[in-house]
Amino acid sequence: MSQENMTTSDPETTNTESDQLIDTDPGRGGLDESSGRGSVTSANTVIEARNVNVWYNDDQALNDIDMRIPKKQVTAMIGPSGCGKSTFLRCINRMNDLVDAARIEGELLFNGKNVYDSDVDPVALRRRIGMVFQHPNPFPKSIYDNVAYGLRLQGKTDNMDQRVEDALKSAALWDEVKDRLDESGTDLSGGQQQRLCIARAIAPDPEVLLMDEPASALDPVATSQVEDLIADLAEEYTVVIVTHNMQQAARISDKTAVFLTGGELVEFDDTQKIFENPESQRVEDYITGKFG
Ligand SMILES: Nc1ncnc2c1ncn2[C@@H]1O[C@H](COP(=O)(O)OP(=O)(O)OP(=O)(O)O)[C@@H](O)[C@H]1O
Repeated sequence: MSQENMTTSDPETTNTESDQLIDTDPGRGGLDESSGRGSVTSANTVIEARNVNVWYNDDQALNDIDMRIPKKQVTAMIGPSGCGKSTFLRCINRMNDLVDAARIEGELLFNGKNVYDSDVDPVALRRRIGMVFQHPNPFPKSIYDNVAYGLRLQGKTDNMDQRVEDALKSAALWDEVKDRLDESGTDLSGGQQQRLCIARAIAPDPEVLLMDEPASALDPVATSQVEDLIADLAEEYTVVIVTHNMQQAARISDKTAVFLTGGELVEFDDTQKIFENPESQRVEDYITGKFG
């Protein structure tokens, strides 16, 4: 199965075990403004990478990544093709476990707990850290069942109609589909399919949503709808988005991480600072289109 065909509610990546594997103690206190922390305090950190290195066989894809991702904000990851953005995203909910060639060293903490600890169930983790892919990939099922599927697998069958409605409303899709919930999800437009995938990802009530170029396959109108939705989602969820589109990162994110060739995180800071006054000359050159 390709990675693009997997979501948190995919039958092959979901089970019914407890979600309680991840504790909620963020641990350490104090403000740290070193580059990977972008003035994110430990108190509002949800995800923290510490010295994360990733290889695919002998090729290094990420080089010593330190980064703190803040709660209920949109964090964008930008950088030229092949610099490791998607790899980093997929490490956060252990999607890279499914790639035989991938090997990770370092720590990736979710609410203070290393997601690579042996007692962490990756399937339960993926319910807490949902994922949306570049190409909309609804199941060949009804709109209703696309959203209900993961809930049923978790045994959350009470108030199902309400749960489905709530998820579709949160994904800004309810008004367009409320009279056709029995129709196939694959019959929706591309933009609607992507919002359906977002509804499916948020139905199990995750804390974090990872989005890998969620609008790059959509037309401008659908892109704008998904961008608006992402801003709304950040009121409830922590959103981490990979995008090739720098204008999009500037429009929708609070924090921006710039990865450059060699799998290096060169700068991480408030989005406005990155785009208006970056510290690094390499970042400025990238932002201003001198390479990329
Ligand atoms: N499954 C894989 N097997 C082997 N190498 C991989 C695999 N996935 C990614 N890589 C390699 O790891 C490096 C980083 O890839 P990654 O997809 O994370 O970069 P990216 O910044 O997201 O790129 P893009 O913007 O083009 O999607 C690249 O050299 C890529 O070829």
